[in-house]
Amino acid sequence: MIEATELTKRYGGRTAVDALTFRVRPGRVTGFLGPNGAGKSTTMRLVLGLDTATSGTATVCGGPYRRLGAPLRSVGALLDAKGVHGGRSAYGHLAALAASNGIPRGRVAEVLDLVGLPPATARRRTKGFSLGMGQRLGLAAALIGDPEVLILDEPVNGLDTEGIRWVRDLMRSLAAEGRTVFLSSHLMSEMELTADHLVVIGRGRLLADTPMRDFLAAGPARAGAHTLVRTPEPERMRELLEERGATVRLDARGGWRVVGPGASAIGDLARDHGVAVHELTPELSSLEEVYTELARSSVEYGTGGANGDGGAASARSRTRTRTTVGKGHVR
Ligand SMILES: Nc1ncnc2c1ncn2[C@@H]1O[C@H](COP(=O)(O)OP(=O)(O)OP(=O)(O)O)[C@@H](O)[C@H]1O
Repeated sequence: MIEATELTKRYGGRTAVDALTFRVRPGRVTGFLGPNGAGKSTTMRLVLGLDTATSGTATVCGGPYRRLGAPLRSVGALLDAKGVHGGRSAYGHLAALAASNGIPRGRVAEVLDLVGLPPATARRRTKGFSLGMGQRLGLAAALIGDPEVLILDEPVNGLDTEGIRWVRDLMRSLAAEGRTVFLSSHLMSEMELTADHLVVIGRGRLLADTPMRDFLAAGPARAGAHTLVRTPEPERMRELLEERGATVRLDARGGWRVVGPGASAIGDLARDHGVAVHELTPELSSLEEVYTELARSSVEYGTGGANGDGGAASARSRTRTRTTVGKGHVR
């Protein structure tokens, strides 16, 4: 479990993390979303004790990271895959980590195998590693202590399609084992497939803390939720729908993409007017569509924060932001 309570970090006049309160629970993958500069890396660094909070607290496995007895055995992190001494081999890097954390040396070969770094590659200096290889080494380092909690900043950065799918399966299996998995990514389609739960921030402030399913279902109509309608009488159907205020567009796959009435209302309408319907499919918004809409509206309504004004705009915007609702909802 990771817990942030009123976590705040200011750098001079800039508020990077603004009174963030959320919990990342075990047994599921929690995605951490936010635009560039939203404060994701800073939050992760605060949780990992790599930076000190201005106010508020961050705990992991029940206490502050710095108080963990054998940190790598409790928490595995990947923040910057390039943070490895280039003159060392991958094997040497992992062996040093193991030795300094009381982890048996045999675990090095295990994690190298787990992340798909062959022994010959592992003996080479990391200086010549590709981004993807460096990323696999970073994941090996995060996993070496068989930790209960994983904190990963952009773990699929630089990986090819096969690598991305591999990280997805790995994250899901680690969560299924009951571990806490917290990861950030800008790849929305990938996050949609990987995460069960989302924590979304904007300008350092919490925008949503909600199951993925609910986040997608709560997407406003203009974020992409629609019903796909196929009928042998398209013009008649369109007429009926538009008379009732629906927005009707041609879908790229053929048929009408209808925004407004839901599938059951469209079905009833067709029946009442004797129009045949061959397909009626409600389609949820994609994560990218809902997220983009949320980010847009949060800017419109102002979440304030990381703007270099010492948080004054943040304080102002708090009074302007739409009604915020409790945990488990989109704010
Ligand atoms: N050490 C620092 N000194 C000063 N400002 C910082 C420092 N670290 C982060 N910031 C600022 O804090 C804000 C949040 O940055 P952070 O890197 O946490 O965002 P992020 O959400 O991880 O962004 P990205 O998606 O681009 O990685 C930014 O405005 C950034 O410039």
